[in-house]
Amino acid sequence: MSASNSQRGSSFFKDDDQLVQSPVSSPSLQESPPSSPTLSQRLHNSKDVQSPRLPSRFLQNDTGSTQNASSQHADSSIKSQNATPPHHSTSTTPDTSSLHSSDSSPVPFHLNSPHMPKRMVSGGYFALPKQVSSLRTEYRPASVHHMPSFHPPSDSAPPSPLLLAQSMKRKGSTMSIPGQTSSVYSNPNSEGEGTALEEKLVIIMVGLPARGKSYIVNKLVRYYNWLQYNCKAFNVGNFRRQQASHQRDDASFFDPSNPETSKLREDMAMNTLTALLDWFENENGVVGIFDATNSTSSRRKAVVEHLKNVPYVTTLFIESICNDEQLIAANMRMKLFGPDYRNMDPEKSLRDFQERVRLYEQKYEPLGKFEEDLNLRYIKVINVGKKVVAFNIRGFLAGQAVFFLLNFNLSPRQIWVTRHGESVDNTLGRIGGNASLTSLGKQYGEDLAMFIEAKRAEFQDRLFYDMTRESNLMHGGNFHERNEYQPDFNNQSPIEPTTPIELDPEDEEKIIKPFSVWTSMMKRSMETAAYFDDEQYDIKAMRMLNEICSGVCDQLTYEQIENTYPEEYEARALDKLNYRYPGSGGESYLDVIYRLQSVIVEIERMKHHVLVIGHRVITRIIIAYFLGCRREDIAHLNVPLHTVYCIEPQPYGTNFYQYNYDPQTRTFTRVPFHV
Ligand SMILES: Nc1ncnc2c1ncn2[C@@H]1O[C@H](COP(=O)(O)OP(=O)(O)O)[C@@H](O)[C@H]1O
Ligand SMILES: O=P(O)(O)OC[C@H]1O[C@@](CO)(OP(=O)(O)O)[C@@H](O)[C@@H]1O
Repeated sequence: MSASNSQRGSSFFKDDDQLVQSPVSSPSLQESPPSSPTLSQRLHNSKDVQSPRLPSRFLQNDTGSTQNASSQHADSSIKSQNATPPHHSTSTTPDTSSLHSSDSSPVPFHLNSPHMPKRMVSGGYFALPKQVSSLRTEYRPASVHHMPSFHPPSDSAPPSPLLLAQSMKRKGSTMSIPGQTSSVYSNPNSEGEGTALEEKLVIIMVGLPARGKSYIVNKLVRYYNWLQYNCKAFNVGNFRRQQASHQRDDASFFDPSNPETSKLREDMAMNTLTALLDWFENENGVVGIFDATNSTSSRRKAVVEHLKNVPYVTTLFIESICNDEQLIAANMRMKLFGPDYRNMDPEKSLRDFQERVRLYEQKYEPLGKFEEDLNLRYIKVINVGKKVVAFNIRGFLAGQAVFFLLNFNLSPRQIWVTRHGESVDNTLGRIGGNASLTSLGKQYGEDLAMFIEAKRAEFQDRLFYDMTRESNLMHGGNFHERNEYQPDFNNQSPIEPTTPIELDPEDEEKIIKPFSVWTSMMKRSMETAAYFDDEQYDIKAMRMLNEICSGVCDQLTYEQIENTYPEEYEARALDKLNYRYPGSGGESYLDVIYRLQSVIVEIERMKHHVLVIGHRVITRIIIAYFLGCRREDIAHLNVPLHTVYCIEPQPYGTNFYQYNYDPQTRTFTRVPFHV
């Protein structure tokens, strides 16, 4: 990964929006040149500098209150919709003079600017969920004022963003992780008021159609939400299809030489971006992903223009590039099952989509000099991460995207998750501890090993079948062939291959895959794995997979906890996700989520199969990640003992299967997936 950092002074707006390089340095940038007025001088002379012109949604009305964002915002979007599009220079390199805003740092506002939005003055802009800590002495159950709030919990006026920007310069500002970090304030009052301003991230996708942009977006949305950052995708194609007259646009709609449809497409894109900003405003969004081709510098310039006045928003461009013709062809065929072509003639649809791509290719400008001159952050993902180029990546949230994009792949494989077999403590209803398995628990482990062996062979046959079909397709096979491989999911014995398999080494590696078995370092988990052949499986114990630590409640039953620590019992029932057990090592679900982050990323990185033999909390959190569960559901998923879950990542989503174990017949039966 190549990355380069360049420093640049931030900019200040004059009344006619002419930008001048201002001496003001934002927290992370170089000091201003000596000749320019310093920040304090500027503050002193603030009367002579016009405040930045803010989008109407941030402006106070005559009554001094901040107008309703949505109505204001609607006005501004109407204005922008009807406004003449920003002047696009005729030269190939767009005119960037109006763009040198410091997207990477907050646009400082004046203390006494008449345009200072009341909200910005009256309270912390983006309050983060307070760390709900139930230390021994007191526990404050998570309640509404602890939850992320866009508006301050108090009406008193905290320091304005400018002072905060100054203090961030002195103190600096680093990652804020829900449930893991909590900023320290000397003045206890300030905690409610000037809650540290947390960045909001707009991810802007770039790439030709069928380059996996939406696929990447869906994975990032799932990953950020699992980490408890409110993340949502805004797809321009979906926005287009919501308009009755654009549900099935053919390739001509995407012809860049057609000024009418080109303007329509630009308006649809900007309205989708406005919807993203509304979501920031009204639903306390933290990471908004703008999913479109954004395939020209002029479009990207318009996007940056649209965002440059929004406080505390940073941008990250993610471009997906693919020159693997076989993969592109496969992607295009996938599109035929999508909303634009569903139930239409495949051959005709394929030709139309190929024409659409050709039209985009005419004007496609990959990320590069234009973005680098503006110091914009970007990641180029080339051929599904075979090569990744990152430029000027800063900020915790952007770094999370890079980390994730370095570690995902498309290889078909299975991810199995189960709890350990029944333990002695399970029979006693005691939580935590480090008990061994009961005889039933051992029987489960033994039968689990045989079941997984059978499913491993079955998947291998399925892969071979699919590969054969794919190669037929690539070599003129009949696309209409629909007889998908229909495995017998309840088959207990490995299926003998029907014909001898002659594979070249590369194909063999894709089909005959290694298989990892991961356990925690607790006896009940490791004993369950004891029946797997370590010649055939890569068996590994991981402390990260240990069950949640219940601190002083360890080895108690829930009834004993309710009787001994009634407040704790009630507090946990109120908010299992944030609640942290008191006592040495006590954990919350959020603590375990962050403990499992490296495990999840490793599972995403792997191209082969894995079985995780965990615990109830571990199983819930891993399944919640792949299901994309809502925050409030994670800690309540129903994951009984002796149940195995199979997760199969797919090009357009994820397949889930559930198998229940019957100790009488010693078999596993597939049941409708339900957690
Ligand atoms: N980084 C990538 N490069 C190329 N293809 C990818 C990538 N990631 C996912 N895919 C494939 O792209 C297909 C989905 O394409 P999609 O996300 O709809 O493309 P786009 O949104 O760019 O039009 C899936 O079949 C998936 O396997
Ligand atoms: O979050 P809850 O629902 O309490 O479940 C966690 C509990 O589940 C248990 C059930 O006993 O896990 P485990 O799967 O290891 O048996 C306890 O060890 C653990 O404290």
